[in-house]
Amino acid sequence: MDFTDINRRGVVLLGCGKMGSAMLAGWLEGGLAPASVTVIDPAPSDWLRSTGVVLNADPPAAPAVTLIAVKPQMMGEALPALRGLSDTLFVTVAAGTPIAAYEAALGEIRLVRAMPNTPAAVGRGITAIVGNGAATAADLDLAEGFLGAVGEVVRLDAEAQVDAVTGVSGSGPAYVFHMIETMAAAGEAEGLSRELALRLARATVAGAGALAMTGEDPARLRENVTSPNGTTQAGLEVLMAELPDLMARTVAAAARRSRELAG
Ligand SMILES: NC(=O)C1=CN([C@@H]2O[C@H](COP(=O)(O)OP(=O)(O)OC[C@H]3O[C@@H](n4cnc5c(N)ncnc54)[C@H](OP(=O)(O)O)[C@@H]3O)[C@@H](O)[C@H]2O)C=CC1
Ligand SMILES: O=C(O)[C@@H]1CCC=N1
Repeated sequence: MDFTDINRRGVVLLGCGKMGSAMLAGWLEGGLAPASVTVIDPAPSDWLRSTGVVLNADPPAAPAVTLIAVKPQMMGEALPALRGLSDTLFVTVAAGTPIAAYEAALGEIRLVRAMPNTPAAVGRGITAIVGNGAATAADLDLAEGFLGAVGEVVRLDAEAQVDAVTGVSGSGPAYVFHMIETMAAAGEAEGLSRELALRLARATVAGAGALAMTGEDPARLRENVTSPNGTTQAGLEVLMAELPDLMARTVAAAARRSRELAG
């Protein structure tokens, strides 16, 4: 991503907690100039203070991108701070909050609704995007380039898909982290030290993830581990009796909550 124009016009970031920080870390690493970023957040973290971004000052009138990363529950209180901005592309990462809510609060805006995830902090996120009626092809290209600086970007056909995306990839890192936690606990229960079990679980998930990213069918990759009547088969017989239904209910619950947050 070439940040030249963005660095010249500036970026405004409304809310810089876990997700905002994850993305900002990736952008700063990729060449976004700290002095071009104005962050509006009531309690900036020590990390944020250390970056050199501009904190809680009046934002530039026409920043290239205005990123909204507050909780959906705070949206009504937070959005008025952006009312003075013009000629900016709004990008929101909030779960639930529909495009119509931003249009109602901010008027005629160009908006991209995005659903990222926290691996953006290490440049390995995936973000799904969809534009509002006023967003142009150039706006979507800008959003894709900007968000693509911290991982992959996929474009959605319709806003209605965001709830399912949130259930799979927005919330998904937490499912995987919980799998690491539970694999490590199981290893400990089998007699390993906590440190060794965690090291094994972490590296196994990271290595399997890297292998999955080769594009090989995950079912084939699973079969490659599974010797007939071997250890993996014994383990999978337990896991596969439970996981498909459990994962379906997990993703459905997250997607349902996303729809609820829309109000
Ligand atoms: N965390 C994740 O993995 C993902 C989160 N998201 C979305 O990102 C958004 C932020 O989530 P997350 O980063 O986890 O939440 P956080 O609570 O960590 O971050 C929100 C930030 O906004 C600040 N804030 C609160 N009120 C205001 C206000 N009026 N004006 C400006 N800033 C304000 C909060 O400050 P304070 O803490 O002091 O209240 C906090 O620093 C949410 O909408 C969420 O749905 C999307 C994808 C993934
Ligand atoms: O838990 C949440 O609501 C946010 C949205 C996706 C990930 N975290």
